[in-house]
Amino acid sequence: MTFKVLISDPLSEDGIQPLREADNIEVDVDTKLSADELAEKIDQYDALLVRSQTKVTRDIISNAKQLKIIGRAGVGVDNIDLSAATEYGIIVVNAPDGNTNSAAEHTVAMLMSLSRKIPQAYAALQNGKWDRKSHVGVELKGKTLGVIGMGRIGEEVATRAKGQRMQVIAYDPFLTKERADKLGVDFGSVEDVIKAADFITVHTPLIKETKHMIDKHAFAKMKDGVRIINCARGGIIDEDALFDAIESGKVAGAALDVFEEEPATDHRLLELPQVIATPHLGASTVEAQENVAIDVSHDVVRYLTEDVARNPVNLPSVPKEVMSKIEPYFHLSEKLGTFLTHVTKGVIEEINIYYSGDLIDLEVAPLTRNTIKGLLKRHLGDHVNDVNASYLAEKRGVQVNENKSSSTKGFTNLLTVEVKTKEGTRTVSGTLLNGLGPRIVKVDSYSVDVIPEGYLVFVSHNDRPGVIGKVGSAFAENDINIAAMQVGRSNVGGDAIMMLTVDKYLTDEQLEQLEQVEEINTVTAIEL
Ligand SMILES: NC(=O)C1=CN([C@@H]2O[C@H](COP(=O)(O)OP(=O)(O)OC[C@H]3O[C@@H](n4cnc5c(N)ncnc54)[C@H](O)[C@@H]3O)[C@@H](O)[C@H]2O)C=CC1
Ligand SMILES: O=C(O)C(=O)COP(=O)(O)O
Repeated sequence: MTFKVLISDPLSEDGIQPLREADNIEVDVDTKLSADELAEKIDQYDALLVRSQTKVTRDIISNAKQLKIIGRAGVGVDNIDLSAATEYGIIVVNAPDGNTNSAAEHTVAMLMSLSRKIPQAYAALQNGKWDRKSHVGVELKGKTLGVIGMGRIGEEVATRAKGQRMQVIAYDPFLTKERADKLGVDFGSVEDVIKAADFITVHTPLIKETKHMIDKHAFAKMKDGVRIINCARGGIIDEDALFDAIESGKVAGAALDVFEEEPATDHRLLELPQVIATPHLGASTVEAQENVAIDVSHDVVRYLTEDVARNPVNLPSVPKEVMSKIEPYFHLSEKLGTFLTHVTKGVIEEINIYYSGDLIDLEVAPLTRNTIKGLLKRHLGDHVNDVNASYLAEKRGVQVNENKSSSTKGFTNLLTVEVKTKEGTRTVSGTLLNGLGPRIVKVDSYSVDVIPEGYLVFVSHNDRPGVIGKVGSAFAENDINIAAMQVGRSNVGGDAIMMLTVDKYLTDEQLEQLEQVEEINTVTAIEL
């Protein structure tokens, strides 16, 4: 099978070599597509690679019938409709590490250009003006830099600012005292930071919580003559409030690499002499572009060929060592889910998954997603995958509970799935037998030993002498070959079950015929 990849923003040619070199991947590069053209073309592709320019909207995603993965060669994914991607089962991956240094260096370049008015002085000189008076700067030494967002880039900027002998005060919801101490920075609330700083730089993602977090109220609390830097995302700072704060003299200057609307060639902030700007160049170094393109290309190849991704954005990433421990249970977890879809009557309202034995210490979220996938796929179709399984369950109001249980029932590992509907509760348990592979070991209260594979028939009947013979004859009369058979009963003469492995999926007619046997209550055909 050949996968088609579309690259719709300029990516480093050296960086995309992993894609070019993959045997089963065909690469198209078209960086001039309009939104409509992309929406029309996208249904031919298995993967889409972008930077920040292409807006991957719901409209485009809904047309992307074969799309499996969107790769962002960079950090910010605010140009991609993540909810739509998740809903359609498309994984989004980014390249979070490759441009950290580049963006941090650009921020420092902006900090220094801002403090020394280098762009303004250069522009004046180009216009033939030897103007030293208007371009007197301020020093960084001894000043306080406020860093909002101490992730990869914020931390690098803070470290470099200390090299300029600045004091650093930072805020990040995940910044602990230990880390702040180790980095030699002060820390406090957003308010503490903006009140104390002479220069403020933001390094958060653009999300609901950070949109316009620097607004007119924030500016009012700042020191007079503060300078602002934004090399993260337009929209973290309210541009109208920034404009007013500069005009009023509260803010002495601003250095902007990013804007709420890009490209921003005709922006009123650019008319202010206190504002210096670059056209979203934070990640634009040869090194960073190669790094991010390599990282994202590898992830696209990995996902298309092995179904694993290192930097998923809309799916929690699972470390390799954890993955290798839980991978053997993937098949079992999905099959238990699929088994239950056949025997459950009514609309699923609740799914309870119990992990015990060896599973108790593992990170089991991927197994939970896999079980849900098994439970939903038969009715919702093949588009259900790891990416959208939990979303689809939640959207249908299905409550999913993940539990760790110490009860192993004698197995070294045990995975039990319980499904509740208005019509009752069904439970199935499975285990991974050392050297023998997965087994279903319990259905409701009945112990069995069945390989969860192929075509099964689940018979509920009354425990009477001769019933097995009758069922066997009924199967023979209906030309159904039995490969294996298991019987379980609750008590002598009471309710009982049979699990048969057969060669073909039973037709409705065959099921009806089998139900004619007096002792049989229900017969269910199962395909795993
Ligand atoms: N101008 C450019 O070309 C580039 C821009 N960026 C942008 O820079 C930003 C930071 O990137 P990274 O450091 O790689 O991301 P990161 O994920 O490592 O760091 C972001 C930090 O922001 C923190 N944060 C989240 N909400 C916050 C809040 N309300 N207040 C304070 N902190 C908050 C997070 O806890 C996290 O530590 C992103 O917006 C990214 O898109 C990244 C690379 C290049
Ligand atoms: O990585 C990021 O978040 C960036 O903003 C870089 O954007 P770009 O890939 O240069 O369009």
